[in-house]
Amino acid sequence: MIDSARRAPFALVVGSIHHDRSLLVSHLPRPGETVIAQRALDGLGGKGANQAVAIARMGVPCELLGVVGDDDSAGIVRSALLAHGVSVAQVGAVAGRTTGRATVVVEERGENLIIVEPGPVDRIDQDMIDANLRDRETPPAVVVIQGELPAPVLDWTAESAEKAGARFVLNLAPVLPVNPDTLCRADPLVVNEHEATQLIGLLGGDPAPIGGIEDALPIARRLVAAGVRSVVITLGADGVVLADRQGARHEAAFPAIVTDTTGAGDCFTGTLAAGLAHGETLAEATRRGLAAASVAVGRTGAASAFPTRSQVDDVLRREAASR
Ligand SMILES: Nc1ncnc2c1ncn2[C@@H]1O[C@H](COP(=O)(O)OP(=O)(O)OP(=O)(O)O)[C@@H](O)[C@H]1O
Repeated sequence: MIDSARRAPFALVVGSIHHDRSLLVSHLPRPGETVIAQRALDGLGGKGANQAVAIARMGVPCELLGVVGDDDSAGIVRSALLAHGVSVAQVGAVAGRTTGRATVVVEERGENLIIVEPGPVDRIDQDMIDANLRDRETPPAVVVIQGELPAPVLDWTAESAEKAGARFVLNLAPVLPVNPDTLCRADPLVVNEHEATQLIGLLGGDPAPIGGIEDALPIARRLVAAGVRSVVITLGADGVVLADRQGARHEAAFPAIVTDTTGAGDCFTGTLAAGLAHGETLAEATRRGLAAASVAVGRTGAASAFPTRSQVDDVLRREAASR
């Protein structure tokens, strides 16, 4: 097991960077239906960018490795990342390409629908990953990646992170057909209930939809039995199920008055990764992630809604006092 507590708490996120367009609607459109937006907002997005912001908010120095185009959006997302305290030294600009974009449709009850135009992520190559991990004097304590990049990038990153001695956090969202070794290197693998179901299907199991905590527990155990070091399945308002070789258990969500759940998963994963970089156990880092996500869902927006370390500490203190 890698001792991330002895390393400088520095995190590297390899991930997507988008210029998002969020549209607030009364209800999500059905196929063929036109819905008029009540409000439109432009801002930073992409699972990589969001998780990097969540980490930086926890006071953990964070570098983002990713690509943007050479359009106006590139400057906008770089400035937004810098404003959130994320290092963009490893963000490459690809000439003649547009920056990734996501159209996020959010309905009043908090459900959302997202369509991603990925941008030049096909230009991330193995040399970029190796230069940032294997050839580096001080490797990061934690490396985080998500499924918005091509599957080979996830495989190179997992292998390179292991060689560098960094803890590898894999948020397989969306699910991609990665190398089985990549899944086994994840510590933890973080997926939501839809992704967990899909993953079980990819591994040859019965992809029956998860209907809550009781369904998620055996699936998490099954992923650990398949060789994944640890697994966290997020269950929205039901919190998470977490599993490792010691067993599987449920952790409830912190109470929240929901305004907008966009980015809740990114807030959870980034905050969890920051906790691990600080040397917390998976259980401690998971509780920190749950506390952070409960704050984020009570606010509008994604990265801009993520709480700071002291706000999360307050939620954890209040919860401990109420027990
Ligand atoms: N209604 C809620 N109340 C409290 N916490 C919530 C609520 N909804 C989500 N969360 C928190 O956010 C975490 C992630 O939510 P969820 O499982 O919906 O992730 P996700 O599907 O990846 O979300 P998204 O794609 O919207 O970012 C949950 O594990 C929980 O901690």
